[in-house]
Amino acid sequence: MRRSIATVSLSGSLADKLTAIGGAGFDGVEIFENDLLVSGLSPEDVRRRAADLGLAIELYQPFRDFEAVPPDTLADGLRRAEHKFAVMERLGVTRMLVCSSVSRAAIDDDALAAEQLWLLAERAAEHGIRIAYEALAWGRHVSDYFHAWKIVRMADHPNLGVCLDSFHILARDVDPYAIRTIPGEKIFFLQLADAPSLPMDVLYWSRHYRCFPGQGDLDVAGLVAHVLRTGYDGPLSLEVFNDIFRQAASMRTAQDAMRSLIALEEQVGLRMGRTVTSLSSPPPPVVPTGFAFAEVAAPSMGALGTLLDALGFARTGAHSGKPVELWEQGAARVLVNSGSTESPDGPALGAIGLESPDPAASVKRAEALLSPVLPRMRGPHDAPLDAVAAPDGTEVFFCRTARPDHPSWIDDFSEDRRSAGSAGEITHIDHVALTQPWHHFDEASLFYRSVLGLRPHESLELPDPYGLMRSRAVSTEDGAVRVALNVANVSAYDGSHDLAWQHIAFASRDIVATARRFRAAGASMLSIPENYYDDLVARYDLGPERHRLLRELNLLYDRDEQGEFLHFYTGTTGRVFFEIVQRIGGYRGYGAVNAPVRLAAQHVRPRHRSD
Ligand SMILES: O=C(O)c1ccc(O)c(O)c1
Ligand SMILES: [Mg+2]
Repeated sequence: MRRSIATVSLSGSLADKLTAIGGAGFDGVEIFENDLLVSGLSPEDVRRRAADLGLAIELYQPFRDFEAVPPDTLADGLRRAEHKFAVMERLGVTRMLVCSSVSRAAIDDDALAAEQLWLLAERAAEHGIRIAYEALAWGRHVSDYFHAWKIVRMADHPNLGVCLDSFHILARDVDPYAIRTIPGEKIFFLQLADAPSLPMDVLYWSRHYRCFPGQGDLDVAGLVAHVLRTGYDGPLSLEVFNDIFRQAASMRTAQDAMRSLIALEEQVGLRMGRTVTSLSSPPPPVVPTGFAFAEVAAPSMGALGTLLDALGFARTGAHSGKPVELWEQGAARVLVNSGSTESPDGPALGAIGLESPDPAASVKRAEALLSPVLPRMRGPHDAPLDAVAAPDGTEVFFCRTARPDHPSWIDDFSEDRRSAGSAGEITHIDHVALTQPWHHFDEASLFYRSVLGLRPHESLELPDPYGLMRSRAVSTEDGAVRVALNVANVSAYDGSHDLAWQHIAFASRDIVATARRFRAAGASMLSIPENYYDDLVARYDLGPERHRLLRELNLLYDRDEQGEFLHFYTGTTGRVFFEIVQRIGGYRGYGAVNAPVRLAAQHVRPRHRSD
């Protein structure tokens, strides 16, 4: 299928947008009128640039408030249209989007709307232009696609068809199934956008929170499958109004848009049983089966070693060719890399290793979805180990640890494994939590979903003393790999490192023993206020002994229908801290209810708010 994107989806000047769109490999572009109006480029310049970049100009949009108006207003509408047709001829574009009227002057009369759209199509035909009529979800009288189709059918003009926009259809919960009854050749254009489910006014939601398919909660793939069943063979065109994409680097957004389309086409293909061969079908995701390791870049061991030691980890090996130490406890492994470029903030989580059933296939999948594969600095005897960069720069390695069928990264570490299997209770890495740059949050969730095949969980907003933290977890079905993505919701945090924390959560089979061991070693534990425990007594009747224990050991508590969750936090070194968790029964969450307490406790140092 041809791939297209509307200029409104990206940041920058029209010239910047075209360059980014061409660079990301799109076939076409929708010119959003305002981008042209504010540009110094003439329509001829735009036409030439697009052609040089290999981009077809697929659509000119939007033309507003035209149909179902009194006669004098109609004359003005036709006059406006003639001017736009002239601009379109200069641009070399033959399709114009007309959105349903939002004007108070519009009359609720389908026959009148059809009659006037017929006139418009007749004029357009003289210029070789076709009109695609789109129902805006907030249109005054026409707000759903089937109503727009009814009017188009009444008008019955070869140059008049409908434009379907996934947002307007799915946001209003209109059943997309009836799309199948529209003849494919009468669907003149298809616009695609996703959105997170947010209970808000639909116009505001559309103008600020649209995102690329796969980044939100709408079933865009299901809608596209209905459209393709009609025989529609126009482009799949992304049209996203998003406050963050308007500010972010356009090249990167365009690439992310392309990744979204590739993943979307794959989803559509799966829905349709791959009957449409023009849809891309990247190699399937290789779902990881666990964490192999987490790597902390730390210029010196210092506090990090103290924390690991107090948690019961043992240093079990050193890399044969690099300044990297291996620390282990059970199947939890931490690499401490003192050779990487020093972060100004001290220790930082630089990489995660994921157990993959087929590392080579994991890399192929990542490449097909446009993730940068990292060059490897590999010694002659090192096991092959491939990695890709996640959007926040975290390196994601694909591993097969100590399996007979595959060389293992762990063999690159010298045998200093006398203390392996130490006495501690920690069994494995439960999850990692990565703070995302605010303008890469949607990109990150699409990366983990599409490249690694993880499932998104609910989006949460968590109060921090100085703002709101947005959080969304992604995980494998069985919970073997869980990643919590966090972002500070307020741009006032920009430049503040306080919230750029990352943490590694270890699972303990006996968190009380781990907490006691940690405390006995004199290591720093995050202290939880008494008020939290007073409230906990009110919320849950756990018996006096258990409440006393939680309070004594700074343990936090949560519960869901499946089970219970106990957790505590270590102090922070650089950007990194550790969490110890114990899941009892089938508890599936991350203790999000306790995050505000944790965030407040981590902010005990007074902050100067004047910066
Ligand atoms: O928000 C709008 O006005 C608007 C304009 C054109 C579109 O195609 C659309 O979906 C929305
Ligand atoms: Mg639209």
